[in-house]
Amino acid sequence: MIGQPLSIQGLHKTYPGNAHPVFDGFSLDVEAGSLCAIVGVSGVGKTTLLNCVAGLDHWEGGTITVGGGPVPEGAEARALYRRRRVGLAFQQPHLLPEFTVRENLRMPLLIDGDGSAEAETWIGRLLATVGLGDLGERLPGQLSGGQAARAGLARALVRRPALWLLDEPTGNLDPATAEEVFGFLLSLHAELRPTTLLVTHNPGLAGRCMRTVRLG
Ligand SMILES: Nc1ncnc2c1ncn2[C@@H]1O[C@H](COP(=O)(O)OP(=O)(O)OP(=O)(O)O)[C@@H](O)[C@H]1O
Repeated sequence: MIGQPLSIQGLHKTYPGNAHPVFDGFSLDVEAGSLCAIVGVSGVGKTTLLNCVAGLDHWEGGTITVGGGPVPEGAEARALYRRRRVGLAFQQPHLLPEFTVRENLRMPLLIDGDGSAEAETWIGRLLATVGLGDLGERLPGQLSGGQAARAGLARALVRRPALWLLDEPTGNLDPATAEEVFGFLLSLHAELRPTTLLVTHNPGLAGRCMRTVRLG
């Protein structure tokens, strides 16, 4: 298992200029390797929570720790934290359009200096797990929405991060395709067991996670 425990204690977060805090002493503990759905009405703070855990946003009070260590301060340390510990995926997969699917997965590893044969084998395994074993040489523009979403999920795991932060990764898909992509998401999670926060507005999908946390 690559997941590590996530602990959020007494989080206080108010956006500059806003009268009301998004979080006013929010706490959450997530076990290593858990798949935790984050639900709640629009504007309650789901994306803000993910952004704080990813070190993409700042907060005024409270602590967020991963594997016992705090999310670091400072832009450089946070960038390194994201590279080493966090896999992010969004509603739009944001694949690099001029590179093939396989190259999109290879890129983060090459940036880390890993162009090894093992890395290629690993990429092949990940692609197979999300049902893209035969589509690695395609460009993102040649994929369906569901296939692109699956590639985005796999790319977010290629560095084997401790945390997998997913912000409505099936949000722009039709229900049947969302269901299919969620099946692959479950396969990836079962294989690697990253500690996962999955923001979703889909109660059916949330119900199939190991745990649901409702904000608000
Ligand atoms: N950069 C920002 N500056 C000021 N306020 C913000 C900013 N980003 C978000 N907010 C506010 O913070 C609150 C939480 O926003 P957030 O995007 O986290 O909600 P959410 O639960 O993810 O919503 P949705 O389900 O619509 O995506 C909202 O009231 C929003 O208007």
